[in-house]
Amino acid sequence: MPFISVEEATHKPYDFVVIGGGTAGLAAAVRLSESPSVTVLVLEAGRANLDDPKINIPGQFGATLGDPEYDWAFFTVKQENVNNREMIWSRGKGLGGTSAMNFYAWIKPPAEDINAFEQLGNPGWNWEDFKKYSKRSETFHPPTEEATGTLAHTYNLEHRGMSGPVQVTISSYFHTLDTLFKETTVNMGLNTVQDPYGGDINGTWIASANLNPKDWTRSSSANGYLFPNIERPNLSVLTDAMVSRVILEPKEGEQDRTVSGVEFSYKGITYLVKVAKEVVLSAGAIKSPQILELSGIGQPAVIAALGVEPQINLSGVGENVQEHIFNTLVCELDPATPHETLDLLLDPEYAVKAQALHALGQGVYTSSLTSFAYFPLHQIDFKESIAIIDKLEKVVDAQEKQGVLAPGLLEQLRLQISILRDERVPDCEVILYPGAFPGKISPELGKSYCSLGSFLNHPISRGSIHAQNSDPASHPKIDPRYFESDTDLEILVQHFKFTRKMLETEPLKSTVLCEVLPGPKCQTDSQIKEFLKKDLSSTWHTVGSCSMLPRKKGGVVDPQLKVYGTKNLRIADISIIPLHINAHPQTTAYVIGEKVAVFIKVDSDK
Ligand SMILES: Cc1cc2nc3c(=O)[nH]c(=O)nc-3n(C[C@H](O)[C@H](O)[C@H](O)COP(=O)(O)OP(=O)(O)OC[C@H]3O[C@@H](n4cnc5c(N)ncnc54)[C@H](O)[C@@H]3O)c2cc1C
Repeated sequence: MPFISVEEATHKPYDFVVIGGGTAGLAAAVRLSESPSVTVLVLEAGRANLDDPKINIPGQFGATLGDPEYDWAFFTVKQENVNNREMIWSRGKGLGGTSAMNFYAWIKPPAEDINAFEQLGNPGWNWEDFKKYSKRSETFHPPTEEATGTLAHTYNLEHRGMSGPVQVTISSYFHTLDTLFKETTVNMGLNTVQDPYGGDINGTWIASANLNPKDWTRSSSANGYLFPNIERPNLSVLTDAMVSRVILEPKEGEQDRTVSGVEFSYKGITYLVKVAKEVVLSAGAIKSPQILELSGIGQPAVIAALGVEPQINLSGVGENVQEHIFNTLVCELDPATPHETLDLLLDPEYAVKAQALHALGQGVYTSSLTSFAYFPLHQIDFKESIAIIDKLEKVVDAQEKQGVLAPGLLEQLRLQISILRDERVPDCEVILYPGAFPGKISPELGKSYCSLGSFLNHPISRGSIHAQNSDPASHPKIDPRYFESDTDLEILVQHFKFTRKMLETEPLKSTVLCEVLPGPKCQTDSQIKEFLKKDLSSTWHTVGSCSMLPRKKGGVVDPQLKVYGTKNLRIADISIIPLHINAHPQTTAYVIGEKVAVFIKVDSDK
């Protein structure tokens, strides 16, 4: 009987309280409740959003973006290196969290990016371990013969989970542009990857999606993990419950502190739920640091400025923020070579027909994003890439001499430089969106477009996220400090040039009528830089704000995800990722949720 009233949520202590019913949070809660002898309560600030077609029907990318019923719609502070823009950071609100709003790309990171976690001081966080937990979270449904006939999709079942909660498959609907993308990227020298789920994603390949092939609907943490276990008597969920802070027991000597309860508001009234064993904070990379600070955990000066009494001094809370960013190139397609793109959904008649087809498991409403390519920076322009990396290394050397880098950052940057120098490890990502990417241009009815996104996935710039007042409902101050490091902009310029070259390469070339964004007038490096700043978007993949690192190196949690200085507070969301990964992060969020439950079980069995 998981959906409970606020009275039921507060009348007794729970063994485990999970703050945030999102991607990692629900994975953790459901795994913890596998043991019938413990009680688990999930507090989620948003609504339940059950069976909502706006969430569950694919093909309508971005349908919930900016809608306060589904989206926290955070904003950054003005970004001085990006024309002073205040940029929107969407995040899912409601059960499922961001897994209920994302764009379905089911991607596992390159092995080297996960091994980097271990190299930074986190024993046990390596690719072999990641693979095990990631398999546990998915059920892969191999594509139908029809799908493999349309676009060759190869896979290796050894690397796929076959009985996990999230349903994963290859979309049955392929866009004709997908074939052109694949052939064009191969013609530009990229590898064809046979299986991108075994730790090597370097090349061009077809991605799986978190789609349930039974009815071609979204598979999220809500309908994957939670709903099938909805009848568990020991698992309770309260929605519309906005957590403000955790309550720490008074300090006793030098001992680590115990969390005794969680404070939250429900319909304007403040409540407290008592905790018997542990709290798992899974409010996402933007709200988790805010909740820590409102609880008195973080930098004493930041906390005192909120009017809150500092309790645990942790300099890393809200620091080391890293964000994926991207630019989009949009072109209009030649009507002589017709493609059924997502732009057709602008026509209400077409959209109605597509809905009817979805009910039959066909048409664009069954589609996901399919075409992905990852490659090292060297592959764009060897000489330029070496120049960019050498320049970065000189800057880092100077910063080391001046002693201006935050604790632990030097080690991260040295590792990033070695990854950039490694000719096997991909740094860049390009994807195809079969249509005008939402919000980028005003598409004209009757025309078809193709968008190519260039992603910067190993950013050098570091930002911060901090509470700005004592109101838990107000958004924290988000400052990613985009392009604080010139390297990020320089890499994106190279990346843009590579992506643009795709339009000059067959077979894509023959189907492109003209470039719409940025258009032919944008040619010189300085014009390209201006375009990149104007067009830049967040990819909504923030990490690092509660980094898993040694405490002296700015760490907030240890390798078992326990917050330093506490006995029973862990964090399970992507805020703990210490160094960004070259992959869309939902698979990693699930791994984090799976792992925290195991850490807790192991500790309770001691
Ligand atoms: C538009 C968009 C598209 C994306 N597309 C992809 C994609 O295609 N593939 C991919 O891999 N990744 C994608 N991502 C990113 C990915 O989905 C997320 O990184 C991942 O789901 C984050 O998981 P999480 O557990 O860290 O946080 P979340 O899933 O965001 O969970 C946090 C939860 O905590 C709740 N919460 C927050 N504050 C409180 C509070 N005070 N009290 C109670 N509850 C609270 C939130 O409502 C939410 O439910 C996308 C993200 C966005 C925004």
